Amino acid sequence: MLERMDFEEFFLVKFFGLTFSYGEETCIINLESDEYMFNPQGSLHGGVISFIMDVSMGHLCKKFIGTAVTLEMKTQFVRPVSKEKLRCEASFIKKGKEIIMVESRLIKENGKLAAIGTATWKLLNKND
Ligand SMILES: CC(C)(COP(=O)(O)OP(=O)(O)OC[C@H]1O[C@@H](n2cnc3c(N)ncnc32)[C@H](O)[C@@H]1OP(=O)(O)O)[C@@H](O)C(=O)NCCC(=O)NCCSC(=O)Cc1ccccc1
Repeated sequence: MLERMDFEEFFLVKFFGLTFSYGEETCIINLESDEYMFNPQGSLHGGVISFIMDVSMGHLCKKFIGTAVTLEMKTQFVRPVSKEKLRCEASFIKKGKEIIMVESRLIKENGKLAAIGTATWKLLNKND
C-alpha cells in the first residue's frame, strides 16, 4: 500500500506552489505559473493545467463530502497561460450518493478564462 499524505500538503501541490482556500461549496487554488511548468512552446503545459483543476476538484470533494477519485475528466484550454498569477475555482454540478459531478475554472491574472474542466468523481469514504 502507498504511504498516504495530507490533503493540501502532498509533494505535487508543494512542488507547484498551490495554496488552498474554501468558499461556500467551492475550493479555490491560487498559484503563480513559472517557466519550469511550461511546454517547449513557452506556455503553461496542458497537463499542469489539468492537474491544477483535478486537484481543485478533489479537495472540493474532500472538504464538503469525503475522499473521492476522478473517473473521467474533460478539459477545454481556452487561452494560453504565461508567467502570471492564477486562480482556480472548483464547484459542484451534482452531488449524488456515490457519483459527484464537478467543474473547475482556471482564471488568468487579467481575469480572463484560461481553461474549464468538468469531471465525474466516485465517492470512496464520506466525511464523519
Ligand atoms: C489558439 C487557441 C487554440 C484558439 O485560437 P482561436 O480559435 O484562433 O481563437 P482566438 O483567436 O479567439 O484566440 C483565443 C485567445 O487565445 C489567444 N491566442 C490565440 N493565439 C495566440 C498565440 N499565438 N499566442 C498567444 N495567445 C494567443 C488570443 O489572444 C485570445 O485571447 P483573447 O480572447 O484575446 O483574450 C486558443 O484557444 C489557445 O491558445 N488555447 C490555449 C491552448 C493551450 O494553452 N493548451 C495547453 C498548452 S499545449 C501543451 O502543453 C501540449 C504540448 C506539449 C508539448 C509540446 C507542445 C505542446
